[in-house]
Amino acid sequence: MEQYYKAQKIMSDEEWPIFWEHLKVTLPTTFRITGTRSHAVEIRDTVKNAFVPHLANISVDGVVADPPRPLPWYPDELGWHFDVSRTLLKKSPEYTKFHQFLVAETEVGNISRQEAVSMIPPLLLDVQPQHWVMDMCAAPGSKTAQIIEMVHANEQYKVVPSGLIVANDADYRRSHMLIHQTKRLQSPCLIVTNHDASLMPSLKLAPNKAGDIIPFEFDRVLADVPCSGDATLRKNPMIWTNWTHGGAMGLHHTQVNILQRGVQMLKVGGRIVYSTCSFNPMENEAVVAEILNRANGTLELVDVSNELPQLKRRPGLSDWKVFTKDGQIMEKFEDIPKDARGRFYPSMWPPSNADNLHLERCLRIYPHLQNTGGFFVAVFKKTAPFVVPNSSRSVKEKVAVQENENAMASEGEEAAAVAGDKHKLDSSAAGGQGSEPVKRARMTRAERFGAPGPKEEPFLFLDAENGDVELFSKFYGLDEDFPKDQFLVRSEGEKNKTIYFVSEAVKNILKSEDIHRLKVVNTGVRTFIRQDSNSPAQCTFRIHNEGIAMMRQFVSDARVMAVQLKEVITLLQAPYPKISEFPESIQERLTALPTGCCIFEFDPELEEDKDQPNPRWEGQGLTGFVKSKLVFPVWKAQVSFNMLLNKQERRSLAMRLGVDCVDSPHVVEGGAKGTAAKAAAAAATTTSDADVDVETSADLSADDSPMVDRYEGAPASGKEEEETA
Ligand SMILES: C[S@@+](CC[C@H](N)C(=O)[O-])C[C@H]1O[C@@H](n2cnc3c(N)ncnc32)[C@H](O)[C@@H]1O
Repeated sequence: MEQYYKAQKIMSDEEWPIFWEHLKVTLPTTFRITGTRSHAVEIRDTVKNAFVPHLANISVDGVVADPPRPLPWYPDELGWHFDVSRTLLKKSPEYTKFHQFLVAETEVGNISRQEAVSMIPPLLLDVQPQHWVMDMCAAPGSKTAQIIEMVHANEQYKVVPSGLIVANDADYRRSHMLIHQTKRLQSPCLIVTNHDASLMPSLKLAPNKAGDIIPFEFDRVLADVPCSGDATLRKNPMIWTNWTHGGAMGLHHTQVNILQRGVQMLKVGGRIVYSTCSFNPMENEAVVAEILNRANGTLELVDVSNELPQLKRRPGLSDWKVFTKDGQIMEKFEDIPKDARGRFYPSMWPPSNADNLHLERCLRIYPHLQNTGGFFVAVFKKTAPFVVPNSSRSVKEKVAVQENENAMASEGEEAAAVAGDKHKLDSSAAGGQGSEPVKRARMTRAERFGAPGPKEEPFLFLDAENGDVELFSKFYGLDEDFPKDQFLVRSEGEKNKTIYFVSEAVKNILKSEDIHRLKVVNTGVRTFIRQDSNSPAQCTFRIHNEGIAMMRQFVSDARVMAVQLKEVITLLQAPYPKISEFPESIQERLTALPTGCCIFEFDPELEEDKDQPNPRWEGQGLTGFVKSKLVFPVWKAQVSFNMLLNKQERRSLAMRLGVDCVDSPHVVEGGAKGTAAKAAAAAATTTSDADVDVETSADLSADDSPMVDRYEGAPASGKEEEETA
């Protein structure tokens, strides 16, 4: 590896030793504060004000650790890093406390552990809330999460963003990781798909409300392609023993094809970001140069030297070498004997016009520049429609491509498929020296991307005049101009059970006449759930916590209870508090509420005790509680109340408020239903059975099992969703 990269001259001889030393050292811990703007700022300020001042000058065994610091190039101090040993984390009570905070916030999705360099591509994508964005190789979804946050960045009241995010991954199982990662962001603008990105289908969309047919094209495309991953050495030390240069050779072709499809799907004027976590020019500049030449002047590399100015980077290369399997440098494709060309493409060599392509505009991030992992990023702008490549290739090259067509099914493609999942990268997958002889048969799709998922249930839109839509619209007082025709269900049962909401753009895609070509594995925010209960509620639909932040903006105040902190605490600490258990000041209003689902809203600005110390930060010198509003659904039964939150959501809320909570008895581990759940509910409550609406509680038991549970084994389908609900 050392010889190979020295020969590639990826940096000067003077710089090499420090680069090489950095590769051997474990990465610092980095994290990103996630979520909507106001919420993220609250968490950031907690890190800054409640923890960092206590972490300065801490030393263990004579070593002083630097306190956590914001990544200088990450906007608004929402990306952080710190570099302390495990010993220090264990021995310093201050760091132990900080570590516990990070773990707890990560569990509820407020903080995301993400490698610093992996945060760069979405930042350079420059996503605006109105943009349609395609994330071609998206799993496990850390960059998708960043993109979703950008589309929702405006937090405009009563506005569903017009932006769209299509998050795709070829591997069905990994596409479910995406669902898990993005679920907490509750975006009605997201579609998760499962395709080989190089074969992403075109669609003819349904007309929008203005009657226009918008083409299935994107303002922004991210191609964070499968790669050999050798720039992740600091995180994946097994690469030291498994690395061969053959891994990159096998990926080049796939990477070019994915990037080309991305450019085709990009609007003229739009931006596409290509990225890898590899140092190898075969996967980086060679791919970039090939696509620029195929685009024949319709695509250009953007000079981003003024963007993220604090980020240290090195320019892309304009010259590199291609090695044979046994380490010989080949000057040109034609020098390779015909029968040995299987794994080579002419596009792997620097093109004759390399000096004119501005490859120096690519970003090479090396570990020693700012103590991170390595990364490669190229940012393109499409300046004119892209004509498919054959015409832009030389005859010689076309012949070579023809020759390679069958051979590419062998070792190269095999490596490409396996290295798609870097965790599986091994020497045989990389197809390099010392590897097992590789199969020459063409790989099936299942071999490349894992078993395909089951056929998805259709997405069935409900009319605005549908009886159920009318029922919950009236009950919750939905705004007149709320788009009531954007609710959907996933199964044709007698009764609608789970109702999802999607944005207009998502609807136009799902209503395309050729939607059967797009394999959608997930979309929509769970908004309403049928609630068959024995209490005489006027509406059989309750609001799901997943959709509450959005729906709160559109429902009338009649079903919203403004509450103080102590009332939230009552709900957290008593399983089914009766009206008499709440403070007297609120009892009259609680009695007046009709039975069924309502929304409780806690506004810290209106809190009577807002300046008292938050018990959560005891000893950290921080006063005040949460800074952003809290909204959550509550069921009013005949005599008692019940927060409609699952165990994790309850705990997260209690943690933010700095109080203890009891786990809601209605959430039964393993999704048990019926008698067992009722028994558990009854056993957990301190009030007598007669006082508790156990039926209601038990019925709520299983629907909160997250969709990702299916990823563990059972397939996702509307049918199962219905059974679970
Ligand atoms: C580098 S990872 C993507 C990481 C992701 N962007 C993130 O930030 O979390 C590459 C992904 O590409 C997927 N993949 C491999 N070949 C693909 C193809 N032909 N089309 C789409 N996805 C592919 C792999 O399953 C893998 O999840």
